Amino acid sequence: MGGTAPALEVKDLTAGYGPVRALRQVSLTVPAGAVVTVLGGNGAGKSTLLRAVSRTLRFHGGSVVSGTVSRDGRPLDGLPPDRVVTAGVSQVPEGRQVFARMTVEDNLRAGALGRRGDRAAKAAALRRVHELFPVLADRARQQAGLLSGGEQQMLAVGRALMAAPGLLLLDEPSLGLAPLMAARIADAVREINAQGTAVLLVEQNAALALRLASRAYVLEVGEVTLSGPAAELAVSDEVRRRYLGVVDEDAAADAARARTAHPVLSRWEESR
Ligand SMILES: Nc1ncnc2c1ncn2[C@@H]1O[C@H](COP(=O)(O)OP(=O)(O)OP(=O)(O)O)[C@@H](O)[C@H]1O
Repeated sequence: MGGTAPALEVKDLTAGYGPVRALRQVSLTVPAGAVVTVLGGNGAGKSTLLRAVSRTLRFHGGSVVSGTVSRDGRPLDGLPPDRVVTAGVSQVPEGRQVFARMTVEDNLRAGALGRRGDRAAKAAALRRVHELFPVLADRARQQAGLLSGGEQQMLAVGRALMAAPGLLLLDEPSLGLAPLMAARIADAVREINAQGTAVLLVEQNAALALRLASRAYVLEVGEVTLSGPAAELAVSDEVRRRYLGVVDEDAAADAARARTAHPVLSRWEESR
């Protein structure tokens, strides 16, 4: 048959924190060059999944119990986190976690630490990040902690890109962002993918994630309960009801009251 090995293949992964099993027998595939999303509510195991892939679970007191993770057909199991980065996998952690007291520039440099390759390759990566997020060039010497939430998310993504990954792991990039900023981050993810990087996107914002991804998985209490082409999941009743917030009449009435109470906000939303 031949063909290209998947960017990521997770098979029967069970992982947790001490006695807590946060993931049970999870299997998923990110085909080469694809954007795949994992949807799920709070505590479903989304962050645990990304930590298991990036091999950073033990920094959170957790461990993989069984199962395998491979990238481009090669196992990542047992590797230290820096070797996972060398294997082409970079993670943007939940909550961004930029180095607040360091400058924007130094945060980006930190993303290239441990990366093999010459200065020219690193300079090219920095140019690519600046093209994607011009604000990071404008604010190069500013402390990262002074950036807005959306700009910090850009910095977190930019820092991960400095390692020139073949696979980007994104943990809830839209969390806490205004809709306009979330849309800008989504555009950047599209562009990153168009330039050849596969993406595993973990999101609670199902509407945004299903627009970006070609394939989606739903994780509930540590297990995959639904998976398929993103377009199919987007029209599935269960996903619409549970994750796309298809409103019932009470919720619609609440929303209408909120719009009356906050006319400026709703005008801003409508003008987008
Ligand atoms: N460091 C930790 N120590 C112990 N238990 C943890 C730890 N991190 C997560 N858990 C537990 O593991 C389960 C899965 O959590 P996880 O953070 O992976 O979910 P999530 O889908 O990313 O949720 P959220 O969207 O709220 O971040 C939850 O029951 C959670 O309480």
